[in-house]
Amino acid sequence: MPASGRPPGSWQSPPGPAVARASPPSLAPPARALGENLPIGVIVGVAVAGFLMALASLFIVACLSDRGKKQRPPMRKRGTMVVPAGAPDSYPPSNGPAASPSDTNSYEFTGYKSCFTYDELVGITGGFSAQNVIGEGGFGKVYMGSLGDGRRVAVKQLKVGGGQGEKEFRAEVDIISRIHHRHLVTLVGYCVTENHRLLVYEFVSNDTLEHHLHGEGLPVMDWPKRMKIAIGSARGLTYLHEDCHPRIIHRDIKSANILLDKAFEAKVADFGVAKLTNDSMTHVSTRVMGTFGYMAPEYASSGKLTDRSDVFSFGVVLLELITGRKPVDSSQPLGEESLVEWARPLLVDALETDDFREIADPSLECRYSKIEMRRMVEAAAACIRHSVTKRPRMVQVWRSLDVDGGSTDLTNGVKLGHSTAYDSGQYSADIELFRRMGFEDDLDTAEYGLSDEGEPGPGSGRQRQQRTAAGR
Ligand SMILES: Nc1ncnc2c1ncn2[C@@H]1O[C@H](COP(=O)(O)OP(=O)(O)OP(=O)(O)O)[C@@H](O)[C@H]1O
Repeated sequence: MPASGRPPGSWQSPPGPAVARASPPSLAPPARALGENLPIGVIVGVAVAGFLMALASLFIVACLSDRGKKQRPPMRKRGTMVVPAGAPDSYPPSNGPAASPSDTNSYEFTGYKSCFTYDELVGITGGFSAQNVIGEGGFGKVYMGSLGDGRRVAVKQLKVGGGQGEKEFRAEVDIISRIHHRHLVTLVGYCVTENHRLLVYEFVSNDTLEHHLHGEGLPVMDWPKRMKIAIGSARGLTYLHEDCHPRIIHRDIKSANILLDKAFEAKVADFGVAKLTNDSMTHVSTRVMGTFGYMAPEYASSGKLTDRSDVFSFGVVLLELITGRKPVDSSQPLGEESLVEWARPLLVDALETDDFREIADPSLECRYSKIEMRRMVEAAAACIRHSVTKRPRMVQVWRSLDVDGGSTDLTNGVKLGHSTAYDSGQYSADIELFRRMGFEDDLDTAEYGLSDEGEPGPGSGRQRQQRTAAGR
């Protein structure tokens, strides 16, 4: 039997006092159990006070966290974009041409259209401050702003009671909201209140074609850029005329309405005067709007509007690219103030002689592709015909300019290709149609396509030579 006097394997609780006695002696004073020698009332009081303090702490923490939540800007979900209401903190400095997101992908605003509150737009434009004004048009000022995620926008504040009424405003919103194309400025959102009407566009970072062509002290815009802009804006307009349902007539095509990104990619802007047209309608009679110097004669005189009015205006833009002149320039000698009237006979001469020196912008110093110059001159001559029916369609103009099937990307020199799925057979057929419908026919008129009705005439010098050579 063991010393404990129990059989082996049987459980026995450790003898407490025996263990304590076996411990080494401690130098610390012996611990006294909590409450030892304290009256029971004190113990209960302390416990209740502790409980109350814990409750109070919990309450304070809850209040603070709620306040923190309220101080953060409320997030409003818009489709897939979350836009903080008022984002002045993220507003970028207005003094630098930082790369715009729209430079890299003009589609990224797609799906983000939204109805903004006026306060939100106050927030993103720094309270519509003067330093954020980026331009001013006939209808009001344009401000730069920044959305919560840093993307820049152009906020166009329309004068209430100005030229554009609420009806036009809503029509513009309705039109633009349907449009998505790399060569058209995208509408991001809008705001309508009793006293305010605003449109929010993607910000296009490199100013307008007008600025680059006619601005003071700027480097000469080289020919490849001009060609690229002509092709891009023709493509954008073609989209409005041909691919939108119902079709859209812009009505105010001008170089100030062609915005450029950093890569000189053109984006047609300002659909404030655009109207929807039905396919069944041949024209939309409406009050005359547009810009002097660009307006088609029939539109200016009668308000008769067709897609060929845009074609005429686009012809004036092409003339600006070719000549570097403004559509109306009062500093020019008497009789030469109007670009169209000055250029008409020169276009004929240039095409007859294949010599473009008189018509080409002197600041280009003959640095252009003659083939491309010829294409642009032919297109301009056809676009500004008096006869509405003899003007080409925008799709024809675009294809005649982009005849190689793709514009040269100035940034890396690669061909971009047509952005729509026309096969090469269709493309050749269209070019042929273009020749038959437009330019070649007009070579048989006295004025190279500039006569009103296109009556048969003696024809151009080049055509006369060809006919003579062919024995006709
Ligand atoms: N989306 C945009 N991105 C960058 N700048 C813009 C944008 N929209 C307009 N701007 C700038 O604001 C200026 C004024 O634009 P707006 O469209 O109001 O007038 P406009 O087209 O020159 O004239 P109007 O509207 O009278 O025909 C433009 O010339 C351009 O410099």
